[in-house]
Amino acid sequence: MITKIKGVTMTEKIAVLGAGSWGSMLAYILHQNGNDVHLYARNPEQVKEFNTQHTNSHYLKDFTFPESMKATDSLKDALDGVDDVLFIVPSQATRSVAKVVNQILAKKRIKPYIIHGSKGLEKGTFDRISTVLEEEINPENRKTVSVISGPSQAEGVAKHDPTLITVASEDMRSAEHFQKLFMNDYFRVYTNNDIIGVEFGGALKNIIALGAGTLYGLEYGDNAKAALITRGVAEISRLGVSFGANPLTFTGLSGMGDVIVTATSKDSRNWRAGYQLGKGKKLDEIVSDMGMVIEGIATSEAAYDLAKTRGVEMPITNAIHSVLNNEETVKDAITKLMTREGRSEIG
Ligand SMILES: NC(=O)C1=CN([C@@H]2O[C@H](COP(=O)(O)OP(=O)(O)OC[C@H]3O[C@@H](n4cnc5c(N)ncnc54)[C@H](OP(=O)(O)O)[C@@H]3O)[C@@H](O)[C@H]2O)C=CC1
Ligand SMILES: O=C(CO)COP(=O)(O)O
Repeated sequence: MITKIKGVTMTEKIAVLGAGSWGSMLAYILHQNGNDVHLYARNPEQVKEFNTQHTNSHYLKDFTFPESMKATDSLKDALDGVDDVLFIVPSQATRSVAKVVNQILAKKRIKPYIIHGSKGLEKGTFDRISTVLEEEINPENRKTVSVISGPSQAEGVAKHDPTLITVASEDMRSAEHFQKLFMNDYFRVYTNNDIIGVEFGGALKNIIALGAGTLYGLEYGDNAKAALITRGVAEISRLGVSFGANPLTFTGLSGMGDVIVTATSKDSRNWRAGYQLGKGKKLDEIVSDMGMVIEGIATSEAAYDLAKTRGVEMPITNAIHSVLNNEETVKDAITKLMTREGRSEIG
């Protein structure tokens, strides 16, 4: 039973596209808040398990969903009469899903609000995910595009660990709309109009989390972890600010907050991948054994290229990128970082 919060009275029809750990958990929150949730998974076996056993065992261990929650493997059915669409597939898959959604929305003649919770940059285009959605879903088939992002491991939310998160949109009324839909007594939602900063923070922290796990696997200590987190946020904000983001966003939930959780939590897929890398496991084996998206890998490619194109200094991202690509060892990368020319901390 959740305690209702003042001003939170909305109930809507919402399609949640993607039933991985985060998609199914966000769908659960929306369902608990009294909304009519249409959860879409492309795998019929997963849908059958969800609808009969009320579990999503591959993605969320030891969690049982309410019997009243249902999933579907029909994207068309999931989008039937919806007020809102939440995209929550891996960043690199968003464009292909959005293309199909655009066609379905056009036929249905509905115009929902769009939101996503994916944390990555698209390889090749370097696009933020809201840009991908704006490009692929025609304005006549949608309202605004927003993002939900912040320190929120699905496993923690499943235990109702008090979780604080941000919804960002250029249109504050859209951000407030989603704030009302998601907020409850264990999931507190803030708004922000800096969608650029919020998306860059969420995407790029995954690279830092990979680095933090690697350091832990190699038995580096807390000083190294604090250094990585702090200077990681500095370079994330440098890139974001070059695109017009508000520097303060990077001190908030979707910036420092999300770096802290993913660079320290053993629930994080990125941290766990880094840890295994530090222990000497090969990256392709890590990816296939994880069976869940490790966003930092693809995003490190995009961020590396983007920083180069943009002329923004991102030494930690570059170091992690070169380790992931077997261009240097972690120890060599650290030596290189530590022996860079001295400089001023700020600016
Ligand atoms: N897990 C978490 O705690 C959090 C994750 N996020 C972000 O949320 C996003 C999703 O992450 P998460 O839920 O962890 O990922 P998972 O790997 O757990 O799940 C991904 C889901 O997307 C589906 N999917 C993948 N490709 C496609 C496609 N082409 N078409 C349709 N469905 C597809 C998968 O389906 P299938 O099983 O069929 O492959 C699966 O249901 C990521 O960007 C992540 O950074 C954000 C906050 C917290
Ligand atoms: O973004 C997350 C928590 O805020 C989840 O991170 P992982 O994908 O590394 O598990």
